[in-house]
Amino acid sequence: MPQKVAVLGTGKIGEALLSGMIRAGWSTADLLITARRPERAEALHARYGVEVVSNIEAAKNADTLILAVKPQDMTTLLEELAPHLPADRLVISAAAGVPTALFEERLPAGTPVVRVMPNTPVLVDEGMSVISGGSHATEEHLLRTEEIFKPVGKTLRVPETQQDAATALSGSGPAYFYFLVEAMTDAGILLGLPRDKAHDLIVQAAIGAAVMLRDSGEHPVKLREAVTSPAGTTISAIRELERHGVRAALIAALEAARDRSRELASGHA
Ligand SMILES: NC(=O)C1=CN([C@@H]2O[C@H](COP(=O)(O)OP(=O)(O)OC[C@H]3O[C@@H](n4cnc5c(N)ncnc54)[C@H](O)[C@@H]3O)[C@@H](O)[C@H]2O)C=CC1
Ligand SMILES: O=C(O)[C@@H]1CCC=N1
Repeated sequence: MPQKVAVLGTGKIGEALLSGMIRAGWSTADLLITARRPERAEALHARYGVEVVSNIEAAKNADTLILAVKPQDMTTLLEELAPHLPADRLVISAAAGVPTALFEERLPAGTPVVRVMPNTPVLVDEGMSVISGGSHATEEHLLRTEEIFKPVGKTLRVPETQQDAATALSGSGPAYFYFLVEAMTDAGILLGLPRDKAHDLIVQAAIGAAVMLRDSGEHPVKLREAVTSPAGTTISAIRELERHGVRAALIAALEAARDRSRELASGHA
């Protein structure tokens, strides 16, 4: 009997995961989704051909539930699910901040819970999903979780104490790169380039740099040194980045994201 997986809360990350599972070859007959708004449910059903059910039906009929609602909506969802959830269901949470202990407190005793922090590049099978098991999650539950997340990118197991940091670096990470691309495109415009050309140049520089970071095995400092010619253009730019405290700004930004993840722990913030 194949495992049925339900995605509860099909917003940005829930839909990204759903589409990834379908690309990876999951049969739509083995997938269920839930959505709060009927228009959204209809649109998703039309797009993916997956059955839309209530949260309670998902709890009863799926072997694995992926909870992808906002941390602030999680406690309400758990209250709805708890009376209907058989304790052998695997519950995977994609919510930032919310610890596995909160799920264990609110769901039937012994429910296996796995906390995952994915990121939106799962849409192009280049995601990173950071995985931690709760106190009832066995190796089999972690493997089942990896079976879902590996086809849409990489996975990494970490102790749950590292999840808030992983959320700051990896869950939110793509946003920082988009922000930098946007800022550098503006710079290109200031320097007189048309927006579309500036965009293309920066995106290709980002892709080239990312592939070199991944494939060359070189430390980022070495890669940067290779671009930085004596008395050249790059060092003039780097001096300005240092003068404006960009390194310190990034450290402070990620610290703020980590702190916000901790604040979301209660699911109420
Ligand atoms: N967007 C991202 O890049 C990432 C988001 N996450 C986590 O994923 C979760 C969702 O985030 P987004 O997709 O960005 O938010 P979103 O707002 O796009 O999606 C949340 C969805 O849950 C639905 N929802 C809320 N309560 C519900 C309920 N009781 N039953 C069924 N559906 C319900 C909402 O209608 C909405 O469609 C959050 O916990 C976030 O921390 C994790 C990693 C990355
Ligand atoms: O911004 C957020 O809270 C979510 C979690 C990580 C990425 N997006």
